[in-house]
This record gives sequence, structure tokens and C-alpha cells, in this order.
Amino acid sequence: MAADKVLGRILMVDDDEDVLFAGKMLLKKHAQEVTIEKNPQKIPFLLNNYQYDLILLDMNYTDDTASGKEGIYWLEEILDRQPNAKVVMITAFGDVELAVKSLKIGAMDFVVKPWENAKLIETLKSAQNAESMAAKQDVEEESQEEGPMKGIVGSGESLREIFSIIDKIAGTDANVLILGENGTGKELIAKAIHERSKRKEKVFVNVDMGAITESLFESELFGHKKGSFTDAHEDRKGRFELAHDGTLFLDEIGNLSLPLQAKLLTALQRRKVSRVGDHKEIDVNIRLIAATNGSLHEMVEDKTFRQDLLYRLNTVEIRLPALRERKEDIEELAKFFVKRYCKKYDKKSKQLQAGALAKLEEYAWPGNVRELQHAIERSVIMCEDQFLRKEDFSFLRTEASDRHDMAFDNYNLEEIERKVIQEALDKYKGNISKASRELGITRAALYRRLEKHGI
Ligand SMILES: Nc1ncnc2c1ncn2[C@@H]1O[C@H](COP(=O)(O)OP(=O)(O)OP(=O)(O)O)[C@@H](O)[C@H]1O
Repeated sequence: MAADKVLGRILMVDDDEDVLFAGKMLLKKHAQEVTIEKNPQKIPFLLNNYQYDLILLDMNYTDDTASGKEGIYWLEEILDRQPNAKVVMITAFGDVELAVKSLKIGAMDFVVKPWENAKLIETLKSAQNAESMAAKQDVEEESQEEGPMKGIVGSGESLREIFSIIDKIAGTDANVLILGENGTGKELIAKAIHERSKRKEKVFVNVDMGAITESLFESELFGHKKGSFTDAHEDRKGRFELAHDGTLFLDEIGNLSLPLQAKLLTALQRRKVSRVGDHKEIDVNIRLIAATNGSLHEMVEDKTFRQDLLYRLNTVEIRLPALRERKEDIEELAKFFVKRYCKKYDKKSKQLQAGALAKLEEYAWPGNVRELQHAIERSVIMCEDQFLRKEDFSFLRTEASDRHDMAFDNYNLEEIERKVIQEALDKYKGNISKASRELGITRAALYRRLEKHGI
């Protein structure tokens, strides 16, 4: 960051173009980079594709002028995606109640329009330097958690092995490839490596390769020069440059097409990049961590992933097991999330009953830890009681419950047929046409069977 520019990269979202213009004029004197956006619907795309140090978010949009609901909605969206985002709200109405609500949700601060320039800059500076609400909360939670890696819950054998690998490699600059299904914690592990590395004071730049379009790949990763293509309104640094001296995390690396793999490989081999439209080469010093939910080794065999690129990425390989392969961690994770969400939603502390835990341990968790986290969040919100029971997780279909639905007292075919027909009739409240369609027989065939079974 240049010495006179005390603020980093700022995203400002407001549907009033005059406010955006005034904001940009002021902020660009103090910030490394200022992006303005009129349409809040673009927020998810921007967050997926760019890194911001601060987000200045308007509370009211034309759809819903004075309630502030849209601003709160977008604040929650941002924090869901990036719990550590530093968001400062802008309100034209000085509505204290709403501002307080936004602070409770996790905004760092708020400013009232029309703002005083010096005050706005001061507010942004303190927001940038303060710890985000999520980070504070994590620290609070973590300080109560025993365990070798703060913030990473689980003490089963597979995770302990991963912790020991992290301990060994974090301090080196070795490239790391993290393999695992969606939601297993690949990003969390990547951050843990960064936080234990010599680069921990520097930036961690996350790039979702799955979200970058083929045509924007080079501009996103290597940057562009103003005027190099239609939308290149100003010079822009790419992610490699932004990650200089820090860690570059390339997520969903398996999604890259072969031509893009070749471009990425060249940049990694040369440790230099050129912005699109510029021949100048820029040295980049990065530590590379990549992740994928696919099997790169199989992709190499199928010739859809370059072997030389795989070898460049996987100096160290960490395989994160699916949650169903490490059921021993479910209890600890579930309790951790119960605590987190009781706190977040201001609910009295709750306990998981044994039946509920058994249900969680039996479920296959195709979405892994992320799915468990959401299941617990949902049950904490819905449950008024002090105990979380298995019924609070009835939305999870376990194999046993599926088996139970299909359970028969015996295997006598005649009786099974009678029971199935009765169930189909009950389901459609006696409607013969619908029941016969579901049973896969004609109406006449169903009538014959009703007669046979005396239904
Ligand atoms: N061991 C863990 N302890 C606490 N939280 C965890 C753990 N593992 C995963 N999580 C949480 O689960 C969610 C998903 O984790 P993360 O984003 O790291 O997974 P991922 O493998 O990178 O997912 P994807 O492949 O979908 O990008 C996050 O909210 C993360 O904080």
C-alpha cells in the first residue's frame, strides 16, 4: 500500500450515482483502489471475483426506499459469504435503530449521508484496522476450544494427521494441493497454512477458478492495462500481483480448461506475469495453495489435466476426508456450531440430545461440514426449547428413516400389494386416477385389485 494511501481496496455500493461519484472522488485520494457499484445484485459476483479490504454499503435502495431492509439483506449476504468482511453502512436517514441492527449483525460502523469527508475517512480507517466482528467472535470461541488448530474443530485421527502435516509444511514455501469434497474445509485448511507461515502478515488472496469465465481469466489473474479491451476502463492489478509476498489460494483448480492450464503453468514456472495489453513483466513472489473437489490424478490419466501442472501444484498433497469418513468429529463439530448459532441468534444455550446426535452421526452428509453447519443453524433458529431433539433434524433423510418408510411386517407379496395400494389411495385421498398413475397400472387394473383385496 502506498504510504499516502492509508486505505486498501474499497467497494462502494449505492444506487445513487451522484453519491457514488462523490464517494469515488474522495476515496481515491486515500485508497489503493476504489470500485463503485450501482446495482447491489452484483455484490455476489464482485465478492467471488475480487478482494476488498472494506465495503461501504448503502442501507436504502430504490426498490424499498426507507425501510433499510435491502441494506440489511445485502449486509447479511456479504457476511454469509465472507464472515470477516469489513462493512461500513451508509444511511441517508440517520435511522439509529437500523444502524444499531446492522452493527449487531456484524457491520463495523455506519456513516450518515451527507457525510463529512474527514469523518468518513476516519471511520473507514478504524474499520480497516479493527478486527472484524467474526474474527472477534472466533477468537472468543476458540479461546474456549482446546485443540491444536484454533478455529478448526475436530480431534479424530485423520484431522490430527492433517494438523501434523500443516505444522511441518506451513513454515516452508512449498506448494500445497488440498483435495476433498465440497464443504470439507479446504479453504479453512489453506488459511490455517497461511496463518502459520512466514507470510502471515501479508495478504491471503482467494481465487475461485470455477467462477472465472474463460474470457476474463487472464485479466483476473494477471491484470490489465487501461483500454486493452472494451471494459478495461482503468489499469487493474491481477490476483497474482495482489498476492505478492503473500499466499495465493486457487480454489476449484480442476475446473480450468487445458488452454488456461497452460497459461497458469507458464506464470507459475516463470514467477512473472504481464498485464493484458502490456508487455512489461512483473515479478511475483507468492506461496501457492490450490484445491479441488475432483481427482486431478484421474484427470491426468484422462488427459483433461496437465501432468506438469499437477506436479507443480502438489509438492505437498493434503487429502481431506469426507465427513462420513470421520464420523468421530461430528459430535465436536455439532456442539461447536450449536454454541456459535445460539450466540449469533441470541438464544439461550441449547444441548444436543443423544437421539439427535445419533441421527447426525448416521446421516451421510453429502455437503460435508458446510451442510452440518447449515443443519445446526436451521435447527437452532427453529427450536424454542433448551434441547435439540432428533425431530429438530427431521429434514435430514437418513438411510434408516428411508428404510423405515418402506418397512413391511412380512414379505408376503399379496399383503405388500394390499398395503402399497392402500398407501397410494391414502396419499391421493382416494383419487383412483392419481393413485393408479403412481402405482404404474391402469385404472381398470387398480379397480380389479381393489376388488381382490376388498378395499
Ligand atoms: N473442521 C472444521 N471446523 C470448523 N468449521 C469447519 C471445519 N471444516 C469446515 N468448516 C466450515 O465449513 C464451511 C465449509 O468449509 P470450507 O469453505 O473451508 O470448505 P471447502 O472444502 O473449501 O468447500 P468448497 O469446496 O465448497 O469450496 C466453512 O464455513 C468452514 O468454516
